[in-house]
Amino acid sequence: MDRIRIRGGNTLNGTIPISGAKNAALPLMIASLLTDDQLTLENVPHLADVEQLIRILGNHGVDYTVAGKRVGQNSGMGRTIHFSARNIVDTHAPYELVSKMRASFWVIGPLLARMGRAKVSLPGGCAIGTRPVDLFIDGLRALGANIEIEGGYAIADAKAGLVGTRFVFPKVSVGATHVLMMAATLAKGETVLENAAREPEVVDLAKCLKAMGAQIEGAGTSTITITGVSQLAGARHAVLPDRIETGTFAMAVAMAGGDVTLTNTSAELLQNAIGALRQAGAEVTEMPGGLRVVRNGGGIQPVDVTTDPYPGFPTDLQAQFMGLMTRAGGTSRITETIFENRFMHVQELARLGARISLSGQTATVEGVPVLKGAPVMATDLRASVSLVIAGLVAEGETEVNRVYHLDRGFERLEEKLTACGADIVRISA
Ligand SMILES: CC(=O)N[C@H]1[C@@H](OP(=O)(O)OP(=O)(O)OC[C@H]2O[C@@H](n3ccc(=O)[nH]c3=O)[C@H](O)[C@@H]2O)O[C@H](CO)[C@@H](O)[C@@H]1O
Ligand SMILES: C=C(OP(=O)(O)O)C(=O)O
Repeated sequence: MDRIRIRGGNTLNGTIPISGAKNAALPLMIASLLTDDQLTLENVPHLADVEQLIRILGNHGVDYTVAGKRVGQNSGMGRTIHFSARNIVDTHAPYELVSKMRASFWVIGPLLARMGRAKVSLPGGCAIGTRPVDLFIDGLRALGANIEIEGGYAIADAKAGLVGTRFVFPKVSVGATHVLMMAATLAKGETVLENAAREPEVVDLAKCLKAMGAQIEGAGTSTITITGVSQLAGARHAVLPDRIETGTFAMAVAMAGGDVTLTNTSAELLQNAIGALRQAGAEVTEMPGGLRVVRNGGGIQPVDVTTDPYPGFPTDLQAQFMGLMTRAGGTSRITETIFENRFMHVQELARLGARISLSGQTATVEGVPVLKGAPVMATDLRASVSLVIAGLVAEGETEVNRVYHLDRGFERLEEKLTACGADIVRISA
């Protein structure tokens, strides 16, 4: 198993190009199941989750060709991949494939809408809570599907086709919004989704579906209206920049100090987190196509944050912000409201000397003047990168084990940080 070794103490200076968003690329790739035409996605990041989803889609009969590869760290956009689901050969998504990744469960929506049936294993993904699928099931049933949960599978059919409905999400869910929006594009009549997720990735998916011929209004607000059409066509769409990767590097600079410009991205996607970073003492300048983050001297100020659905502070940046707060000149409180078990990084940060106590869903972080390098273990995707952020300032050597978690969602992390002066290497097993 690969490890990452960091020698702390270097500031970060330079430019980091941001990749396409994992959490946008995955639903966009799944949307290829909705049409027998070609869907071309640009700016697709090279990540373990993307490769795994390619395998899952391949199992259903989706062909793909990679048309353009990103070469070298500062070259423009990521890969262009053509997906073609001309022949769906199998509507069964088996446990061995789906259990590795949460988003793979989302194939259930397009398969039901286009094929009238699906048998999909209950999903995996980051171990950050129980992560049930009740909202997907209730929503798809509201669209007219029959669904049984049996032997670890959701077995669904809608032989007469899905039918438009009004569905009110009892809780905001990004994944269930993606799935119901995709399913409703081919349902008969109008579907209204209330209390829908407003995440930029939902807007990106809606943009692509509209380019494919779907009729969708209101994506990005809590009410999305979809008028079903009889079929969708191919399209070309560029994956949204990764706002979580952007926020992660911004926090890394705030932690290590220095002056870094993040390109191929947009500050608009993470206003709340940028506000928190400014309060923490980083200078963040928004610019066309990116942002510049500077912290030259001056300490890190303690800032309280509470995670919330978009446009609130993203749960996917909670661990990284906690990493930053371990070195603040005072005490901060970090409250997690989305996932009930997303504090696995606390005990690993403690190995580096962080002082964090947990009470319910709130972590109290007492900033310390010095962190000291130690071996630590990555427990999930964002937790692992919080350890990297802490390692950038820890005295001596920090070794992050189980970096396969990182590879799920960060493209060439060590290369991007090395280019800005960090002392970080991957040690391949
Ligand atoms: C691949 C992807 O895009 N993953 C993101 C997506 O995950 P994901 O789509 O899985 O997250 P959701 O928005 O669905 O989850 C939000 C909350 O709703 C709950 N819930 C969800 C579905 C359901 O049927 N029942 C239910 O109770 C979840 O357990 C959680 O407590 O949004 C999360 C919240 O921004 C992010 O942290 C993940 O990075
Ligand atoms: C939790 C995440 O991913 P997933 O939903 O795929 O587990 C994440 O991207 O931080």
